[in-house]
Amino acid sequence: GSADSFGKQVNYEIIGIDPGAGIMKATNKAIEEYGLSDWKLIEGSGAAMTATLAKDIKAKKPIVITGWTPHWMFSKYDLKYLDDPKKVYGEAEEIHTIARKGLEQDEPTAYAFLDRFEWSSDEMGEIMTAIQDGKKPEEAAKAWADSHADRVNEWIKDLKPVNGNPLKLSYVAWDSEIASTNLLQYILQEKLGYKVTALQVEAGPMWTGVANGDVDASAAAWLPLTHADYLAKFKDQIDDLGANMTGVKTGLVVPSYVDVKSIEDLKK
Ligand SMILES: C[SH](C)CC(=O)O
Repeated sequence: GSADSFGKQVNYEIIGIDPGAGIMKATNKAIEEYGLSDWKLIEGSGAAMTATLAKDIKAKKPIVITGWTPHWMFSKYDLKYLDDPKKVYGEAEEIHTIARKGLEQDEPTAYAFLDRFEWSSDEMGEIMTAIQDGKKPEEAAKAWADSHADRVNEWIKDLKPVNGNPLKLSYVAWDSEIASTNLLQYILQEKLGYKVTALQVEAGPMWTGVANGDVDASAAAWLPLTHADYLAKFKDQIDDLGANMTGVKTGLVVPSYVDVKSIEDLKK
């Protein structure tokens, strides 16, 4: 008989990540808007998703995941985004840095640095790849900062270091934000004199912590679309310091050996 449809081959499962991630809400919307009524979105984590991806690619098995750029998986594997003609995953997204109200007055040095911080997906990719190659995140961040002193100096030029002031960052365990948060922690500590605590939390608490002032800042806000709901809820309770990275993207991703081109093809 005819080969099983792609959906049947993957048991109609899209391998997702942590339930609070914006990409999960977008994927539930895609399931609805593209009429993928047979499909289920599997919740888990970034780490579980990449482990399943590795296993299935090793076995050359079909799989579809919630994916995003920048991510080390695109340099490790031959992957492609499924076309999204209904633009459910938006256009070009950005990763923003958000800060609690009052941080500018309380910690002008940290605020100015966080406001200036902006880098490229290639630069982030160097840290993500080093972590994938076995470096601890804090080691990979230190190595990157030490070998990119020019970039670090742009961000800290003329700023007055402090003497051990406490500072709290929050982030979600997405490989991209593990990289950026460890870099921010390294620079804030080693160059600007802060005592930094980096809290790894779910996406919701990442936003609520900054909004209620328990956390000073986060570099993990994906906007304008991915975290639109969180921003709508907290926009008057946070300072949006703008993009720390532009041209990022989320969507459904398959290994290139999967003969599917668009999200619409999942309906078959
Ligand atoms: C998975 S992306 C890093 C962020 C998000 O989906 O909330």
